[in-house]
Amino acid sequence: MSELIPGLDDLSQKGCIEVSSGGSEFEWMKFEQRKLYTNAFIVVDGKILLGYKKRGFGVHKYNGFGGKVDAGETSIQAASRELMEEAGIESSLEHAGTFLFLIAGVEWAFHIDIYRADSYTGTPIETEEMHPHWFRINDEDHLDTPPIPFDKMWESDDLWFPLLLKKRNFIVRTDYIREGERDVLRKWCVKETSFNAS
Ligand SMILES: Nc1nc2c([nH]c(=O)n2[C@H]2C[C@H](O)[C@@H](COP(=O)(O)OP(=O)(O)OP(=O)(O)O)O2)c(=O)[nH]1
Repeated sequence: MSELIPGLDDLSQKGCIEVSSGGSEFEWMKFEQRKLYTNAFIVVDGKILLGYKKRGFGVHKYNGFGGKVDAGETSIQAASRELMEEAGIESSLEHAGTFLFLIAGVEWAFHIDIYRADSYTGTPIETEEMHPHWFRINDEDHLDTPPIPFDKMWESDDLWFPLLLKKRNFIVRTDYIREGERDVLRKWCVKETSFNAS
């Protein structure tokens, strides 16, 4: 039985398989409040849609589409709204994972619901916040499409992307510190919560 990740529901961790962890020499960071966020990934025909963030938090990184859950909204409503606002598309989203993200200097924890979908309607468009691009998810197909740019994403994303792409559900916690201009991963744990591959 692996260590329980503080800040994430204990019950959802029962019977989970730990996929990756690190930074055991450090304590998990303390936090007083959490804010709810979403992040949505579209994976169709061997390609994933990511947005290049043009401004704000995580600027110049590639990511799914998402942001804060507004008052009065459910998480999935927020995820659908953000997908439309940031990429101009609609999709039927499924919950994929729960992610607790901390970064030194921000006093709240980001509680991020991660969604995925294998279809969408509309045409992805560049918006004020994001520029959408497709990436291939393996090296067998679509060699004319670039591979997922992990070197331009949050450092820990390559730890849980394989689960997202295999349609396995997961929980993640990552604690980052800031070193100058860089966000550096200090402690993390990734667990798979579902074992029924579809
Ligand atoms: N892939 C990935 N995404 C992350 C990490 N950490 C993190 O906050 N995110 C996501 C969650 C959100 O989708 C987004 C942060 O929200 P945001 O900065 O775009 O939200 P915002 O305040 O601009 O909100 P909004 O105006 O769009 O509502 O970044 C991470 O380590 N990896």
